[in-house]
Amino acid sequence: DTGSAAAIPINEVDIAYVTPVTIGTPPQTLMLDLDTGSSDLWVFSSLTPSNQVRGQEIYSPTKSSTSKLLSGHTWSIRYGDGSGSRGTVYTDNFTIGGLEVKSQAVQAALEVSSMLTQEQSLDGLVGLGFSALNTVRPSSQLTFFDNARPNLDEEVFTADLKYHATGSYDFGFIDSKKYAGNITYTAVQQSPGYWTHSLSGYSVGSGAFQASQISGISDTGTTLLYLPTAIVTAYYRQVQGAQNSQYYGGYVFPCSSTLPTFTFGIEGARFTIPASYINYTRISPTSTTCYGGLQSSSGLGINIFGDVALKRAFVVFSGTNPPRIGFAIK
Ligand SMILES: O=C([C@@H]1CCCNC1)N1CCCCC1
Repeated sequence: DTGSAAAIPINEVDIAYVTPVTIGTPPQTLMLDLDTGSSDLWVFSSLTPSNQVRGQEIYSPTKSSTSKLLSGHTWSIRYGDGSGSRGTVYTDNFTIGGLEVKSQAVQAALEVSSMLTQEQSLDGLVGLGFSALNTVRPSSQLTFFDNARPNLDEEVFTADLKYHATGSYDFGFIDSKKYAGNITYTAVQQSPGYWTHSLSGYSVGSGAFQASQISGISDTGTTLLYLPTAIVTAYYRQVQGAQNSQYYGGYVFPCSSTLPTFTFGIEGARFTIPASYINYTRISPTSTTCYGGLQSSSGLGINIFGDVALKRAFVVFSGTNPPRIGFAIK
């Protein structure tokens, strides 16, 4: 089997991408954020208090003839940005891009945090991290990818996220029309459950490449690129008027500043992020101060290769044994 679905930016600065999925019988269509940095599949639902729902589509298990309550099971997740949700669990038929998993654990929200309520275009998440991270108790549940894997033509899914445009997620095959040249693979450390791997180094603008193993996670659900402070300060030293603002919680600079590119390595391959990706957003609609797409990871305890980096590549998440991740130019 295979599947292929759109990855649609939810706003004009690509803060997140959503993908249409169907749940239940007859199919209920929701727009979910496919997130390789977590492993819970949860949705706004008919059980979510109405004052916590603001424009989202909801999953109503009672309207699905194939839904089953997973009795006595609950879940609760807290994301690194402070948002979170909790609830109960059903199994139901679930499809992404024509690929169906019967009896997928669908975590119905009983409560969502205000940050998630405010994200009107996001109806929930599909965790595509390793199932070890799943928060359902007393028995943890499998991700969509783990459930689909035995039926896939190839044990992979790919992410083709785009800058200010709709990209795609494919399951079970590698579409050679979506990239150029070769795919460079590197080892994945699957414990504790993220797609953890290393960069082989970096360079700022036209500067020399600094070879250095930088461990972090490729997270389609994180907007920006978070790297060690030493790298980030070296980058913003090249930006007129840049400063690390306590007030804005990161590096800001005059929107008119000229930004250098940023290159990261995967083994011997090199991926250059355009300055436009790093000139992320104005701090408010009329401001002339802009917030950077490259920020320090020092407060996170982990480096995160988020969408600012991933959207520069065609990325293969390979569930082979051992797992590996591949990057190609596109
Ligand atoms: O909560 C997250 C992210 C948040 C954005 C969406 N992806 C998951 N984690 C990843 C980084 C380590 C801490 C947990």
